[in-house]
Amino acid sequence: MTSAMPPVAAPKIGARNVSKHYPRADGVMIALEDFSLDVADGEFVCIVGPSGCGKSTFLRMVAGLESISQGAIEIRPGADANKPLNSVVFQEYAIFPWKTLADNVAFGLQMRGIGRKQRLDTARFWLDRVGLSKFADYYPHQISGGMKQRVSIVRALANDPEVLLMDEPLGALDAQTRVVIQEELLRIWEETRKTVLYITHSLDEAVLLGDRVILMSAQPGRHLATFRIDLPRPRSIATTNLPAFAEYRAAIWEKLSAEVIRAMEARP
Ligand SMILES: Nc1ncnc2c1ncn2[C@@H]1O[C@H](COP(=O)(O)OP(=O)(O)OP(=O)(O)O)[C@@H](O)[C@H]1O
Repeated sequence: MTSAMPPVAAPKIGARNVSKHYPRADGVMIALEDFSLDVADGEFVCIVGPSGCGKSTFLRMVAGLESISQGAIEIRPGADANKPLNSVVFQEYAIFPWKTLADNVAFGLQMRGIGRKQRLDTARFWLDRVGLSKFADYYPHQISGGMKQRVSIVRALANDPEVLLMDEPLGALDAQTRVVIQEELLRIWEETRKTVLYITHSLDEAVLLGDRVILMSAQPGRHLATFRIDLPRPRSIATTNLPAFAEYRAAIWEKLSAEVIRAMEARP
């Protein structure tokens, strides 16, 4: 474990001394304070922290969906200027109910002016990666929550963004579906080596997926600790049986639980 984060050479995501202030009737609420994070190209970084510590706020700022009060965040562009800098997957399935699954997955490509045949081929490729090619012509109301979230994930990947930003993407799913999609994510990440920033409440998920786990403090969110997860890859659900997995989880929980208790005690 390290408490200071060593700089990453030429980071794909670079966040420097970022703060976020929200106006309140009685003054200003500091959601995030002086938070810095470098994510290397091809790295999978998970962020965990007590509820309300500013994880989603930070991810939304990286995505450009939220203004930055202080500091700066940069996503380094790649060689192909046509590629989007980021795609975001939220907990809520953000798919269009009036479009088929294939058209949902192809939507970002359509927005970029890619021809129908090419975008539908790409959509079918990605639906196949998550076992949904049979359902390409279905509409979202005809499929389960787990299938909808798979569609959201592959829709983001079909855009081939420079970085993939995921905010508790499996949080609404039942435990078994969650495990299945975790394994799919691991497999897809092995193949694509995308740069991923991933927010989760689940320590198991963070340790299973991440190259690094960043622990944030209770509000105002600050960097509390970084855990480098040196578990062998490729990983699968069997990785959770390794003694080292339990050791990582226990070490993170020891720090996180102290922070959760501190946050609870600070509330009125
Ligand atoms: N648009 C907003 N206006 C005012 N306050 C906000 C806004 N968005 C978030 N906040 C506040 O900022 C703080 C951080 O919220 P955020 O959703 O980023 O936390 P989080 O760590 O993602 O929480 P959780 O784990 O519960 O999802 C919270 O106190 C929240 O109430």
